[in-house]
This record gives sequence, structure tokens and C-alpha cells, in this order.
Amino acid sequence: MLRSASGLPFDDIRNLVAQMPGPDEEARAAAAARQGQLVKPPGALGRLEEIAIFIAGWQGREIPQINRPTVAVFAATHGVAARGVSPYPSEVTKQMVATFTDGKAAVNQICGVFGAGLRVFDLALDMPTPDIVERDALTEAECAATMAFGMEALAGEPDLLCLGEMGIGNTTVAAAIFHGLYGGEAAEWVGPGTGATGEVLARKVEAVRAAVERSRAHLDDPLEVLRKLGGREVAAMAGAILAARLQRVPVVLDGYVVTAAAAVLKALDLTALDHCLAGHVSAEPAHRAVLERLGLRPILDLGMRLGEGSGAALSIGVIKSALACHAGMATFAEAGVAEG
Ligand SMILES: Cc1cc2ncn([C@H]3O[C@H](COP(=O)(O)O)[C@@H](O)[C@H]3O)c2cc1C
Ligand SMILES: O=C(O)c1cccnc1
Repeated sequence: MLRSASGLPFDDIRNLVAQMPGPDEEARAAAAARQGQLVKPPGALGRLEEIAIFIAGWQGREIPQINRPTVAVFAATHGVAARGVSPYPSEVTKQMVATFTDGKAAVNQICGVFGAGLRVFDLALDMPTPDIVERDALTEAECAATMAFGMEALAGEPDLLCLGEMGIGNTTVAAAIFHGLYGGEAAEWVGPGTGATGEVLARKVEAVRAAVERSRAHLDDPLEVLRKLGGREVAAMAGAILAARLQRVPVVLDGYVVTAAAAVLKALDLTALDHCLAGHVSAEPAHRAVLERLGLRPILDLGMRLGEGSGAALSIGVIKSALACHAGMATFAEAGVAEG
């Protein structure tokens, strides 16, 4: 396990990607068989059945448990925000980090409801990354070191890792990553974020177009897309998703920005998100199409567009309920109920 923040080059990241384990197929099969015996018509718990089988596979046991769900929120500042691509100033990022620490943000309340731990990772908030329209956000060494830092999200040994972020301007960064990875027109990937309209929205589309245009020669390498167009929180989340996989810890993605980190890994290896669930689909317009492209079906669809890991945290309730049914329900035989 890599815990150093001293700068691994991208080759080391690619080596880790090549070592990703798969789920325990025996545990999955045992969990699926159990689902078929529980006192309910087969399939009647719908997606909850799939979620229980999914967690069983990654935990390697027929009856999995989630006792230490953790929401890791990564916060960073972005030079591109100075272009006026968000209705809010960059200072809000630091102020929201203080609000997380005070327990007063939305994500704190949701974590409280489901007994989830919240860890906030602050990534050099006083040093914004360069404006991606003009320059690369990160060097290779910085990007790889930031990915390694993100691996710290596993340090408390969570048994479910939910990811979140805070960084004014980062829906612009996410849009640039998607445009860089998937092409199309810049406007397809740009949405309101915190509420951009009119000229703010127009500046956002132009920033995404220009940043990707500047990086055009390097777009076939997903790690180059990440370092040129990404921010520190996006790189750290990519590292966290990869580290979780190496430890077979299931991951819950949040909205558009978290999904950009996931998309980089999927572009490196088609199986890289096999341990990930999409906690929700954000109201950010392109999120639904991105999830489809990644083969992820959102658990919740509540019109949320906050970030902070709030949608991922909210889905813990569904995931825990899936496991409670899986573990606690009687089989037809145990309950003495007649099978159809
Ligand atoms: C008070 C406040 C709390 C937030 N919590 C998450 N975000 C969210 O908004 C930001 C991205 O939107 P944009 O790209 O439009 O700046 C991120 O920091 C994100 O997590 C917030 C934004 C604000 C203003
Ligand atoms: O979907 C998201 O991640 C999102 C949407 C709006 C603002 N911040 C984040």
C-alpha cells in the first residue's frame, strides 16, 4: 500500500491499475443463492438484491456488513475560478471546509443520520492550481503525489468509502475532463454547477473549450487529461478509488465532479470501476449521460446538485437497508412459509 506523498510517477499508477483484484465470485454466488431463499418473491427487493450481492463479492463473504462507512471529502482551489466561471468566489471553499469541521454543512447532517464518519482532506487551499485555460493544473510528479495522498482515505479502514468534494470552479474542471476524455462539443459537458447562467455560463463553456483545445495533443492518455485539466481534489479522488480497489473496499460515487475522477480510471482500464456504485444522479445535466457511458446506474435520483459527497452519503441508507434485509430475513424454510 502506498502511503507516501513523495511523488510516484504515472508508471507506478499504471502498475497499480494492472494489479486490481476482482470480486470474490464464490461469495457473490453464495449471496445470490441466499437471496433466492429469503422470504420474498424472487427479485422482489429489486436493486437491493443486486447491492447485497455486490457488497458480498467485494467483502468476500456471503453475509457482508457495513460497520464503518466513511465519507471522504477532498477540498481544493482552482485558478480557473478567477475567470468568473462560478457564481461564488473561491473563498467559499475554505469557508465550507470550516463549516464541515463545525458539523454544520448538509453532508454532516446526512452522515449523522446514517452513522457515517466524515473525513475532510484539505489540499493546499492557499495555493490554487494554475488556470487550466493557460497552463497544466499539475506536473506529473504533483499529480501522482496527489493521487497517493488520496489513498489516505483508506487509512481508517472504512468498509464503505463514499467520496465527496469541495472546490469552487470544479464543475468547470469536471466538464473539461469529460470533454477531454469523450470529445464532442464543450457545451455538451457544461452545466450550471452552483447556478451559473448567462455570461457566467458562457465563460464556463469558453474556458472548457479553450482548456481542452490547449491540451489537444495529449488527450489519448487519461492520466495526462487528469493532470492537465484536473484539480487536486479530482486527482486525490482518483487515487482513493484505486486504493479502495486494491483493498477490495466498495466505493460510492457522488455527483458530476466525483464521477470525473472515476471516468479517468475507467479510461485507463475498463474494469477499474467494478467496485463502484453511483450513489445518485446529480441535476448537473450531463451527469446522466456520463453514468450511462460508465455503465453505472444511480441508486438515487433526487434532483440534488450540491456535491460535498451528499448524494453518496444519502445512498448509505439504501445500501445498509439492502444488507439488513440480506442478513436478517428468514429463508422460506426457516419461517415456515410456503414457497410458490
Ligand atoms: C455554499 C456552497 C456549498 C457547497 N457545497 C458544495 N458545493 C459545490 O459547489 C462547487 C462547484 O460548483 P461551481 O463549479 O459552480 O463552483 C463545489 O465546490 C461543490 O462541491 C458548494 C457550493 C457552495 C456555494
Ligand atoms: O454534481 C455535482 O457534483 C455538483 C453539482 C453542482 C455543484 N457541485 C457539484
